[in-house]
Amino acid sequence: MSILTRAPVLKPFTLALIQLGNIGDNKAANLKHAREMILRATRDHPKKPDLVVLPECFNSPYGHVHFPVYAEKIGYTPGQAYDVGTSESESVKMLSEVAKETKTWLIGGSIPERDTQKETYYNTCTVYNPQGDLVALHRKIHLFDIDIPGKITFKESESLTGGNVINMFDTEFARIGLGICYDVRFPELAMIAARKGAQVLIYPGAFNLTTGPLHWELLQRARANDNQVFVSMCSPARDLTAGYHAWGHSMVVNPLGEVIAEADENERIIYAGIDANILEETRKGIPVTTQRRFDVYPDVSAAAQ
Ligand SMILES: O=C(O)CCC(=O)C(=O)O
Repeated sequence: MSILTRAPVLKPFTLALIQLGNIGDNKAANLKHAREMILRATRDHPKKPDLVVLPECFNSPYGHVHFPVYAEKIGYTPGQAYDVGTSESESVKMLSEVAKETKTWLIGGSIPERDTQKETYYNTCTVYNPQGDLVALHRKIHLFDIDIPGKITFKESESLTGGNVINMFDTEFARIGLGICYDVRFPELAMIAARKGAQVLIYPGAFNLTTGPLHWELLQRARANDNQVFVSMCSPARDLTAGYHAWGHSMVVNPLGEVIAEADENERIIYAGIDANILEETRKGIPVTTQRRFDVYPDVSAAAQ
């Protein structure tokens, strides 16, 4: 867990999701396009967003064969200062610079990360404050290994290792819990982050044309309703010429479980006003957060200590 202090009070803020298109095999072009879209997201809205989010795997094609090829060494240690200036990661440098330039919090989707000491690879999300500091890093915990015959077989564990830390970070407007894509299927992760004070859970993701229509919205609404928090997933745009066909439909769900913003499948920037009152009213009206019977399920309680 990366923070232990009392959560900041949730304040209203504007969230922008960039459903990035044109993610091809040229990493420099992917980074350039992502940067342009971040600039656009922060300029093209009457209310400048406070937090901008990119999708999963925004700098490389999605697939286990691509991860080692595109992986970058980041070398971040939680709780220790990180010097972006000497970083070996070109993606970290770009994200840091654009966060600073736009003076905006930025969740940099995810990129393949190489750990040179262990020779392992991770699917990694990095987070920047408006000064451009790298302030949090989440390695996808649950790897996307599925096999639905005739539909989709995917095995991230062929090249990736799963992370083993639940990560959150604090801004001046919220405590934000992090996950990546398949992580959303595991209610334990969301529950623990929410019980640790996260009011907003954000998952860069890239569901597909089989599980997207089935579960993309359902899972976000379920996690939001279970925990009475805001939940958001940011996808790449759908590209039927790519090896992996993303579902799109980047989305924001409120603590009542209502979808308050949704993209279609094309490249889009969507915005949502995060209304702090809704969280309070939901928890007051349906007070499950204070009605839990941890005396009956003490193991669950212990997990979130
Ligand atoms: O859970 C799913 O159906 C899709 C997950 C996924 O695409 C991922 O983890 O990258």
